[in-house]
Amino acid sequence: MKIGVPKEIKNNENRVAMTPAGVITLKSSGHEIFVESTAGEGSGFTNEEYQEAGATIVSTAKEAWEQDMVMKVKEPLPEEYEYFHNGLILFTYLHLAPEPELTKALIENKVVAIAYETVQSKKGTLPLLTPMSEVAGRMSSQIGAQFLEKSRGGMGILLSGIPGVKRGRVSIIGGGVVGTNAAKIAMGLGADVTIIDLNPERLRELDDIFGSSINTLMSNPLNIAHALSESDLVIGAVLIPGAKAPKLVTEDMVKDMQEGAVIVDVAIDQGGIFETTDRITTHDNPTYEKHGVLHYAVANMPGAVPRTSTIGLTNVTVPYALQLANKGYQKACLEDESLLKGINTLDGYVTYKAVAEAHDLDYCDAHSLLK
Ligand SMILES: NC(=O)C1=CN([C@@H]2O[C@H](COP(=O)(O)OP(=O)(O)OC[C@H]3O[C@@H](n4cnc5c(N)ncnc54)[C@H](O)[C@@H]3O)[C@@H](O)[C@H]2O)C=CC1
Ligand SMILES: CC(=O)C(=O)O
Repeated sequence: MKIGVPKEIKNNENRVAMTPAGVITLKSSGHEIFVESTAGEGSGFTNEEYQEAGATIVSTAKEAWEQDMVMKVKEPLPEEYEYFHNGLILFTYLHLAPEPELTKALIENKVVAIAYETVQSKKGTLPLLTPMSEVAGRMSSQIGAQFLEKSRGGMGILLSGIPGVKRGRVSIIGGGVVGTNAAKIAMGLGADVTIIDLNPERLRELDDIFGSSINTLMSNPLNIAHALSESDLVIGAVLIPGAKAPKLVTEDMVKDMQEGAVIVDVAIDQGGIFETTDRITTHDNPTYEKHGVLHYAVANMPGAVPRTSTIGLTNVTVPYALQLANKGYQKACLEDESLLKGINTLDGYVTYKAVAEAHDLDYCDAHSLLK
């Protein structure tokens, strides 16, 4: 199979969908890889390293997109839609629920769109989202701590406190991969941490992991409102796979927060869990202020630490890409249910229920289309 790897064009997106090591893996099974010139530069991989691994360097995005399968990191931006073609296999993060125009373009062009974030194991885990959630979760506490500094717009507190001065309070809504990793770093910084989740089993697991070093709370509007009113930093980390994020934090709850508190809405890639995170921000201009609270809503947080993120991401994506390339997407998806769950659009249909519901479009089961 011919596989294209375009350069990412989103603001400050320095990750790349394949490393030279990935090229060697795919090449050794007889596949051809076309990498857009300088695509790996932001992650520290040169054109020469890709060539030595056996890739062909192409000078334009168009040439990278002309292949049978395109591997990317972020969802295509409008200027990339012109490259879609009938039967193209697109393997990348897509986050279609908050993206009606992209969904429409994929359907109209009959793209086989396989979303990293909805590939789901039998146990319910999301193997291609996990490493980036680990990165974004860890970053969220780090970033929150920075923006609490007065010069960055925050209230001017140090999360750890000092002897004789109380610690900062961090509330994390959603105790999955992002939430757990955010908690690890916030605890390490010395903050007083509370994790709020809807799943009692998950709350028990978190209690087993962290013991009395954190507080756990059941997710309901009263608990969320109360926790927020006392928090210096609030991290949004809820996910309902494939679906638009639920707006769990109302504008009134935000109005009730302390002046200079900070919100980091990691779930912004699925639309965000705060009524006040009504826009996506970029690494260039990451925050805005609303009701006296600083909001951070960057949808590609791992793009800021591309070396770690690219290696972490491709460690998990390349084995799936190899299945797709070796067997063809039909056989690969029919033989591996987790990959089948990744198909969001196929043959002009939306094949992921939560995406169809988000856009009020007809849903068609991918399995029946493939048989
Ligand atoms: N902004 C960025 O750059 C990045 C964003 N993300 C996003 O972060 C979000 C979280 O991802 P993960 O932690 O991997 O998901 P996950 O599936 O591991 O965890 C989600 C958690 O939310 C909980 N939850 C569901 N409904 C809830 C409710 N009503 N109240 C409280 N908790 C609830 C679940 O029980 C689960 O524990 C996703 O939207 C993901 O796409 C991930 C990586 C990078
Ligand atoms: C998960 C995601 O959207 C990202 O890593 O950018």
